[in-house]
Amino acid sequence: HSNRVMWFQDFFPPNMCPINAKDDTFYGIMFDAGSTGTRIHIYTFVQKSPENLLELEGEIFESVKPGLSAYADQPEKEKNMSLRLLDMAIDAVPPHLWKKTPVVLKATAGLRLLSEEKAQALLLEVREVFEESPFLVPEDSVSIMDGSYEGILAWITVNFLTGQLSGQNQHTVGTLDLGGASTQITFLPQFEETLKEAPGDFLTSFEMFNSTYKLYTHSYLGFGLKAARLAILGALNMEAVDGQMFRSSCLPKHLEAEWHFGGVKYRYGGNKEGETGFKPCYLEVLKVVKGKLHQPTEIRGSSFYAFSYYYDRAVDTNLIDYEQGGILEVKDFERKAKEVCDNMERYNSASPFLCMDLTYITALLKEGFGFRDNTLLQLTKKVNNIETSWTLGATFHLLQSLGITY
Ligand SMILES: Nc1ccn([C@@H]2O[C@H](COP(=O)(O)OP(=O)(O)O)[C@@H](O)[C@H]2O)c(=O)n1
Ligand SMILES: [Ca+2]
Repeated sequence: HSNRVMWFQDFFPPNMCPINAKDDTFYGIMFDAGSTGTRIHIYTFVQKSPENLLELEGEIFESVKPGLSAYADQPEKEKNMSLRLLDMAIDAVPPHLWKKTPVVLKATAGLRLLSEEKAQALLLEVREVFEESPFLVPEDSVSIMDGSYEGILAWITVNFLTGQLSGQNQHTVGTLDLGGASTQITFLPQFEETLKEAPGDFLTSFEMFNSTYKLYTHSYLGFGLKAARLAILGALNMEAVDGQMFRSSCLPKHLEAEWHFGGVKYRYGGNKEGETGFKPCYLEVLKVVKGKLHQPTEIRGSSFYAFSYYYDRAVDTNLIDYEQGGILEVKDFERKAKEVCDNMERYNSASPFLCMDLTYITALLKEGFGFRDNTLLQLTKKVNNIETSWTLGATFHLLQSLGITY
């Protein structure tokens, strides 16, 4: 209990502090089972009346690694992890509200890539933990989320947090999410042409806060940063990798190492004999990206919010500050990719994949989505201290569907 008081008082002046809880305060617990980690988000909301937009008072956030899919062959071990995270919610939510507080887990691309049987076994373990908790467990509380929702809900989160979903002048911003196993692009089309040229399943109508938004969104499975590494190495979707060595010009020449992803062990290394550096690497990466993604013309000149691995790699290479984030142009990623790839020995210590990752991000933005060199990217991890994640949008949607909010 004392922890919770401290946490809130860090963010709110005492007279606003939700500890002096009013009747209109409520909570929502959302788990994000991503391909590289599992996270819990405990949100506190206030809604003064049906006419008012829901107010978000705060978020408690914690994450653990590795992701759920790493337990594919030992689902019972997963239990400890969900229990540990759920304990945080027990501490954070006042006991008299436990029964009214919904808890939900949504898994993303890591589980989409597993076999149905393994994925369901993992989800079952989590469901058991939830059922034994004192919280409200809605029907279908543990599931794999559809990729189109992942993009839409992240878009809702960012535009809610930046104040674009309330009031008259809504200037919404598009969002780019680069996960471990999949990547999402979402925006509100301004041009009729975009609606006409988009593949049918890239357009989704979505109702939230009494407005209907017709969004362009798509989740590309296998185009997350880590899945892309495997694709570039030629190791994606290989059933048996039996100690095979995968080499790339995007890796340090003399490197030989092992890497675990999605419960599989891969051996990889540099082009001992052949070329290394940005040019050969870019050509390798292009094979994975070119012609594989839909390019909506209207986004070429616009600006986007970008987070997850876009953010992490920009931080790793000092393009932005970890706390502040920042605004970059697409060409900043290219400049950095060249710098890292053509001086690989120097950057080796950070991550052997840094050159490959930056080159992939560059190619994904330019050749994949078709952005211009000078397209602006607003790199953001938090807005007003709240994580820019699909989880907030998902919690709004959940509360709405349970009739807890309007
Ligand atoms: N709340 C969160 C969740 C993930 N992430 C980032 O998202 C990336 C990993 O994506 P993920 O594990 O969710 O993978 P997917 O299942 O989305 O493909 C890493 O760069 C994380 O740092 C984040 O920045 N904030
Ligand atoms: Ca994610």
